[in-house]
Amino acid sequence: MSNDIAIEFDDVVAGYGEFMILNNLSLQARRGKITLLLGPNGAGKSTVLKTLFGLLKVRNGRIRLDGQDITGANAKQLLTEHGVAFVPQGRNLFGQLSVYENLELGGITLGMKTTHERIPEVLKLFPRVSERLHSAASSLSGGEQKQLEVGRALLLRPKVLLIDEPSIGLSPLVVQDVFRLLRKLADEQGVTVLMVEQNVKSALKMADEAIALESGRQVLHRPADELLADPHIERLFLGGAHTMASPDAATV
Ligand SMILES: Nc1ncnc2c1ncn2[C@@H]1O[C@H](COP(=O)(O)OP(=O)(O)OP(=O)(O)O)[C@@H](O)[C@H]1O
Repeated sequence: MSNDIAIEFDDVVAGYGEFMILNNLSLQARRGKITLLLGPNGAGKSTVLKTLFGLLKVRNGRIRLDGQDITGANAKQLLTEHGVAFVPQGRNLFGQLSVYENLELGGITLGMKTTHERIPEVLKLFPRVSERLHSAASSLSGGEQKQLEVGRALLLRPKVLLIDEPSIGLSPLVVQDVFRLLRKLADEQGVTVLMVEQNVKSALKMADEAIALESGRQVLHRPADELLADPHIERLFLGGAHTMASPDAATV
């Protein structure tokens, strides 16, 4: 394995109950880069993130982080011992609690002293959120809430950030803010980002690499800019992934 690989799935089988969704999936994501997981609905993209974060049992195969076998580790171990943070789909804040209290909860495994020391450093990334520290989290805009979720995850100074469809429900401009933040984390802090995103075209513009899945297997792994520039793949691929924009398009 080349030593710039942060995440490696080797022949992984995982699923829900009797139903296996990842079917001997092998993939690799590079350290400090943003890798997009693409593919049609139900291909298993979110399942990859959940399996990596220890939320689903690995039935076969191995998962490695920086070459270390982490197969079977649970979410708490991944978070606290291996530096993996997961921002799931949808809204995951405590809406009635303040912005600051939500951040405090993000640092619960660190202890209050360390959490309070780190909160200002995370807030530097989000000037607008910082002005609303004592407002209820639910009063932030959708984009600000997503930024706060990412900020909460960053308190643990993760080396790997798993993020599932951060753009859902956000306007295109706000999506750009969230994407810019991820780019900054990768470029300035060397965070490895593995992201599921339906907003394929704008995500490809800011990502480094793209992996496409179909029926729980990798069917493509290419640099994001190459994929964006390839008219043939664009027609097939973006058509399939943009279900909202072109409901009758073929899948990948
Ligand atoms: N909790 C669950 N229990 C049973 N089956 C599930 C569960 N979550 C997902 N699945 C099934 O697993 C398959 C893969 O789901 P997954 O969410 O990984 O797909 P995806 O590629 O992320 O799709 P989408 O783009 O629609 O979010 C789907 O057929 C889905 O119905």
